[in-house]
Amino acid sequence: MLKSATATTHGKAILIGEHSVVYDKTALALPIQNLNVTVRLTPINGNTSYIKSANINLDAPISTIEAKHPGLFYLLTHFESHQAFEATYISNIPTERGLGSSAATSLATIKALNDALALELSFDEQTAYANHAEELNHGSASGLDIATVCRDRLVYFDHGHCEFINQTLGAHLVIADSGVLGNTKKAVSLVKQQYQSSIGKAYIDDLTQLVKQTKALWQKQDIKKLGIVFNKAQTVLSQLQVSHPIIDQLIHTANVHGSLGSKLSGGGLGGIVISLAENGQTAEKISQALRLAGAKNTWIEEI
Ligand SMILES: C[C@@](O)(CCO)CC(=O)[O-]
Repeated sequence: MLKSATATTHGKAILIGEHSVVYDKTALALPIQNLNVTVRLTPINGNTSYIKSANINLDAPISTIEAKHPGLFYLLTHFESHQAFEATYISNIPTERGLGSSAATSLATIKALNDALALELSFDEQTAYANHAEELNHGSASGLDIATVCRDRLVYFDHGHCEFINQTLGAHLVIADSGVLGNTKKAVSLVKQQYQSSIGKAYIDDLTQLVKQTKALWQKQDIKKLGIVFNKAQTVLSQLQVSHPIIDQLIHTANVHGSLGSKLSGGGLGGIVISLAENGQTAEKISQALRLAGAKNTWIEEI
């Protein structure tokens, strides 16, 4: 029988390695603790289970959500509950922006199911279920998003293994929501097509090198060179055609207002921009300039 259970998981921002991680399997990603999703599972009378989420305007029987939310449908119907239930989601992670909303939702769901149904799944089993849900959502998923939303430190993801980087960089990261929906599934498939050609492969190799450089520069706390690496990564992501004119505009704005370097983060085609700032004051200046330039929201993280 199902008992009431609640679980919360936070969002993430990829520092570098989006797309190349699908092939090369290395990337760096940052958990964002202030952005999170909570799921509450409650037993209800009757035979029909429901899902409710105010921020995506969803209030429907779970049996009807497969086409739009294949990962959630899979998780919420995979285990025999012998009891109708309501799954209620509360989230402040904007969806389809590369901030890990889908990964956090998948992971919170399996964590809550694990409690509600006393499944006794290990941590690895829970992340495997969440990764499968992500594959259903996005086509092919590297596992990076799930690996980051269940951690509380900077993650260096290397072929499914996570190395944690405790050291801080001593800088600030401005995260700006472009207001344009990203589309990870489409972006991943666009890059996959290009990866068939030698030029596409060369772009992925370039990104892989930039991931390596980022890790080394972070450890040396060389924020100036790291900014240059961010800009280089953005150039490659643009060549791979996963940027967007509004993202390009926000990056330009951040860079002329004192950012050391900026790039898109996540699948792209919309979503968020991340921008490196030397100190909190510059971060505030960049954040204000980005809002004036049309960013829907901004967050500042000390890194
Ligand atoms: C674009 C991508 O690299 C990141 C999406 O947040 C896809 C993935 O890692 O599965």
